[in-house]
Amino acid sequence: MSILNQRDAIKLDIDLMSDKCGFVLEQLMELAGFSVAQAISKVYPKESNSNILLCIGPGNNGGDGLVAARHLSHFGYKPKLMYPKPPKSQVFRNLLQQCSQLDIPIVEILDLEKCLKDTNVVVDALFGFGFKSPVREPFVQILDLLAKTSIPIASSNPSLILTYLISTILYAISVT
Ligand SMILES: NC(=O)C1=CN([C@@H]2O[C@H](COP(=O)(O)OP(=O)(O)OC[C@H]3O[C@@H](n4cnc5c(N)ncnc54)[C@H](O)[C@@H]3O)[C@@H](O)[C@H]2O)[C@@H](O)CC1
Repeated sequence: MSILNQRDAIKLDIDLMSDKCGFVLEQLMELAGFSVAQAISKVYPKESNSNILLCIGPGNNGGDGLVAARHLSHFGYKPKLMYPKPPKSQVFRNLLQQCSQLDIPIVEILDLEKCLKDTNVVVDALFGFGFKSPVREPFVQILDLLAKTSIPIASSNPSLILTYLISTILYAISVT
């Protein structure tokens, strides 16, 4: 398996959506979110892991998470959404509307800690390749809570690894 770095991931998306390849954003987002939902259903069967919390970020990675929530709901899971900073794009609004039609509940940040107690799997859809360190609020408190939990965290772009790795390296540099 090969892992793309931030620059190569951005280039791949630009290439896919170029006139030469002809893909569109919604199509790629649907594939990303569907893949996340499929992977979760394979690794965490719904019979013992039905409560899934999806943490949705303000960019297109958040859109991937909304797509995943819709498919998880169709697969028979009980997804919940936490999106503290909804973007105003029409794509995002459409995806939220689809989730709302499926009665997927919304969790406020204040209730995150409580919600985690009944959660089997968290989907981290906070940031993708648009992330720029350092993390800003309200995401600092969310990532802090997620970092402390032992609940499995699934992601197509793991914000926790990304942000904490960068923060740790910066800290290590600052004290040497
Ligand atoms: N062509 C595309 O753009 C596609 C993107 N996809 C997904 O979308 C991701 C990239 O989307 P975006 O470019 O919207 O980037 P992100 O999803 O990483 O989100 C960027 C947003 O996060 C905010 N942000 C960045 N750093 C922050 C920080 N440190 N603290 C708080 N807020 C911060 C920015 O203000 C911006 O609103 C990809 O990694 C992939 O997961 C897929 O949906 C497929 C197509």
